[in-house]
Amino acid sequence: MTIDIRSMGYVRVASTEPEQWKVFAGKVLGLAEGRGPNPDHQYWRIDQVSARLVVVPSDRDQLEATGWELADHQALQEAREHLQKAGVAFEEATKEELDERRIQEMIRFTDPWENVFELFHGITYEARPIVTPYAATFVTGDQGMGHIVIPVLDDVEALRFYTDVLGFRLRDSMSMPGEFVGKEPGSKVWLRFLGVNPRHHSLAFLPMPNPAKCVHIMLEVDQLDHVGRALERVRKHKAPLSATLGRHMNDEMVSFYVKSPGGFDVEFGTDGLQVEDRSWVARESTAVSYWGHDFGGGQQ
Ligand SMILES: Cc1ccc(O)c(O)c1CC[C@@H]1C(=O)CC[C@]2(C)C(=O)CC[C@@H]12
Ligand SMILES: [Fe+2]
Repeated sequence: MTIDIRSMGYVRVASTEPEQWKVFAGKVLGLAEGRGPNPDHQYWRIDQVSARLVVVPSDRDQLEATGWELADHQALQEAREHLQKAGVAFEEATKEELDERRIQEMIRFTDPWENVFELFHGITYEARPIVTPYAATFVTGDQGMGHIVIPVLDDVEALRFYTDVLGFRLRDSMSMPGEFVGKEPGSKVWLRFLGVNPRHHSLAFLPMPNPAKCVHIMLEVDQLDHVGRALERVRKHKAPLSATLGRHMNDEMVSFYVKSPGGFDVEFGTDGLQVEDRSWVARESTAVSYWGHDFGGGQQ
């Protein structure tokens, strides 16, 4: 038995620059403004769910938490029992935390590198259809909000923790030279791409410290034209492009990366691969991308 996470549900970001986030989320990414209980927080929608990205004013810029959706109370109860057996300490959400997130039940724990995981069920969804500012449709549903890449310090222990303890399935791997992350020359470190639903990966990790506690989050739209339009808005608002347009090998997604006011990147893509656990076999990709995704010299 393990934990039955169904998808990435929400992302919460602590920000010293909420006004910059307003422009970035609304005008650059084209997310829809939602409403929520705290007038100081920004609640951003990409689908029926009341809030997928929440920006919380703070004295630091850091990923606050990622919310992972479970089916119901029974599934969350089994998760509690599983975490207990695995020796992972967790806490119960307070009434205020549940109201803020508009969810029915939630527990919180950290992985061994202080990444905050919230497991929840019962999120609210809106009657009013979503209308995004630039008419993009985001790909969510059973694939969840998108994916996130988080920093870890030990790629071996991270793979064990996320698969054995949290129930993620390994979908792809990619090695990098250890020098890249300050390890001895000739050594290898692993990036692992893990999934819980048809989305090729919902969680990936990079074995390198990161002050934002997030390497990037990825949002997917249903048409290449919406990626192209978003790229034009990146230029218009002079948001820093972190990587040029490209197509990844492992999930075949066509995307670009833009730096958010939080210091981490947002990957904005389309045409991501969907997989089935019953037929999928984990692989090792030999490059980041088939073409594009210039993380260094991409001139703006
Ligand atoms: C390799 C890859 C496959 C699918 C993805 O969705 C995806 O984001 C990546 C790239 C992961 C990663 C990154 O985001 C930060 C910069 C990284 C570490 C590199 O320099 C190579 C791989 C990159
Ligand atoms: Fe990504």
